[in-house]
Amino acid sequence: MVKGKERLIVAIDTNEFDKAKELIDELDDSVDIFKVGLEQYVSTRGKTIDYLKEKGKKIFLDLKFHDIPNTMKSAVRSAVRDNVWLMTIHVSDLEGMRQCALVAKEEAEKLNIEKPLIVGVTVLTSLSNQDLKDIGCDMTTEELAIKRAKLAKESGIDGIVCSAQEVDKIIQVCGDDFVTVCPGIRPTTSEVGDQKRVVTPSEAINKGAQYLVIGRPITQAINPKQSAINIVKEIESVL
Ligand SMILES: O=c1ccn([C@@H]2O[C@H](COP(=O)(O)O)[C@@H](O)[C@H]2O)c(=O)[nH]1
Repeated sequence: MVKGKERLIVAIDTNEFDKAKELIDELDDSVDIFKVGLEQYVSTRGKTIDYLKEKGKKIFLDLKFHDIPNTMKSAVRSAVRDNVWLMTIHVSDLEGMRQCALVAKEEAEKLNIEKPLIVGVTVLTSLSNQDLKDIGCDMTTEELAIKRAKLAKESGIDGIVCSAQEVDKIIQVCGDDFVTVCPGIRPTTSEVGDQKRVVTPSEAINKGAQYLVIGRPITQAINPKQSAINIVKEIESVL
């Protein structure tokens, strides 16, 4: 049986290595997958990745690569060498994403390691319909997320990052073997903060989300370990 723990990814968003280490140690028994994002990676120059490897944790490198195809491809190649489990790029042009998918496969084969999963960010969960209008896009967040998910699938990458609000529609068009990673998850008792398209852990699982990315509701809780345990229980209540 799939455990709730296998569906939870904790985002350790802090700019201090010692704080990250403290959180990883505190959550050791309750969490198997940790996300290292821009804040943590830039401020510690990737030191957390080495610590997570020492601890035998699965690593989600969330640097959301977005550049010309050649640069994206080279960045993906380096991330494969870091032997991470999952990484993000932005959903961009088809050619750029195709090259990322290909180089990841080639590099993993060359190193004889498991190929990391590559997922494309469709529409950030902090964006609303109005935000899209403001930047000149006349689609709703849901329409754009679905369009970008289809493009990501066509390119050969493994899946997407989206809000759980639209994950069921994306699964309908891309199939349930396409990896879905959903941030913007908020238990009913947590503050929403800068997220705009939020869903509770149990609703997200009910809508078909495969992995839930949760940061502040755990890392800024008075008792992070208890918060992680409660979330895993909530996930398991609907599995
Ligand atoms: O669309 C996206 C893509 C990535 N994120 C990242 O997920 C976590 C969410 O943290 P919370 O504290 O639970 O809001 C954070 O690291 C983001 O960079 C996202 O939120 N939305």
